[in-house]
Amino acid sequence: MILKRLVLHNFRNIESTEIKPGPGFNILTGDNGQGKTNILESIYILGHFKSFRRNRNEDLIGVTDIYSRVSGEFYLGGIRETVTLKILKDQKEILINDKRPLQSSDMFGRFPSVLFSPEEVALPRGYPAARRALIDRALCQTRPSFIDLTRAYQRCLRQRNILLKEGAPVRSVYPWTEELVNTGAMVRLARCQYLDRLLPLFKSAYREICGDRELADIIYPGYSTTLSVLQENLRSTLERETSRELKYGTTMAGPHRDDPVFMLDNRVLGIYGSQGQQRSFVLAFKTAQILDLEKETGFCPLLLLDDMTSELDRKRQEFFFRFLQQRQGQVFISCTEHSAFQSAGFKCLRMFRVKAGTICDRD
Ligand SMILES: Nc1ncnc2c1ncn2[C@@H]1O[C@H](COP(=O)(O)OP(=O)(O)OP(=O)(O)O)[C@@H](O)[C@H]1O
Repeated sequence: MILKRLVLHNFRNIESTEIKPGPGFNILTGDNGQGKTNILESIYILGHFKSFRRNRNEDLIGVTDIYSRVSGEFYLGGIRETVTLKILKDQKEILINDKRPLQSSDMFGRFPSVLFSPEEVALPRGYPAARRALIDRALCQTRPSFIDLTRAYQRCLRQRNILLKEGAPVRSVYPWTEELVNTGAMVRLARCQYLDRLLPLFKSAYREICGDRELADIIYPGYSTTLSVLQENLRSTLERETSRELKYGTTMAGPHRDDPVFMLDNRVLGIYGSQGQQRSFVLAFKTAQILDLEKETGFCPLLLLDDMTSELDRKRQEFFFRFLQQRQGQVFISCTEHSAFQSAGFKCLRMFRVKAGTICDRD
């Protein structure tokens, strides 16, 4: 899949621009704070319908208008598809091929992209929510219905929490508990099934990056790929937590509180791992995600690499660039120094210069 045209209006510091990327490596260079990440973010939004940064619509809107607009023109096997997002303060209007999408499957997984950003390098050490999001965002690219499932779960969780907070009698909480058990177990099942598919690719990518020395793994708490087992587990945990739930007025267990643990040689990476090992871990995850998407969709996703040169040492960069060259997909890289890419001998290299929100071809 190739993004042939990107049009932005009032998107963060980019007033108005049109970019025609090349089919291979597109390098965005410029000083700090000029708008390079903003461009990668806009491409990411075309496929994920939300940002990878703090997710408030108003942050995405620049100062010259009350809304921003991001449009992309994609080609896959000669077929043209368009997607446009008009971002207002309290809503996003989405058009795919000039029509409003009716369901998640019309949107998600259609223009897939995989991002590697400096923020993600801190994931192994960060909050569980960020690790869950890493898995969920990857998962919904190949299984759009997962979005509907998590929404149903969140709706149920909200209702149940309202009742618990009000101190409602157990019998009125009960129907929501059953609903939570069913949808919660399905969310866990989808995550476990995804990890089942991803982990062999991930482990072998990690070995390739670091040599055969270390064994990387992701342990999902209460892992199972049997729905009834997951339902039973969640039901009995909630039963055990009843008194604490009544005391604190909130749901104490479920996929919204799970902590997927990133492990290296049977130790918790976030505690014991070096910076380099944590970077390799995230890099291996992304590599596996790309391979999985390729297998599931039949084409290479767009790859968005934000300021990667600052995060990866030469050895890891070389691994990843070699891997990307083999994919023959479209790649967008933001960096402050373009010379490294010129000398790397990439095929299909296109350079852009970004300065104060304006973008032009670099000669
Ligand atoms: N809603 C907004 N309206 C106007 N300008 C914004 C908005 N949000 C961010 N900016 C501006 O965008 C710029 C940051 O852009 P971006 O994050 O893309 O920088 P960058 O070129 O990737 O820099 P770095 O190399 O430091 O990562 C800043 O100047 C910031 O003030």
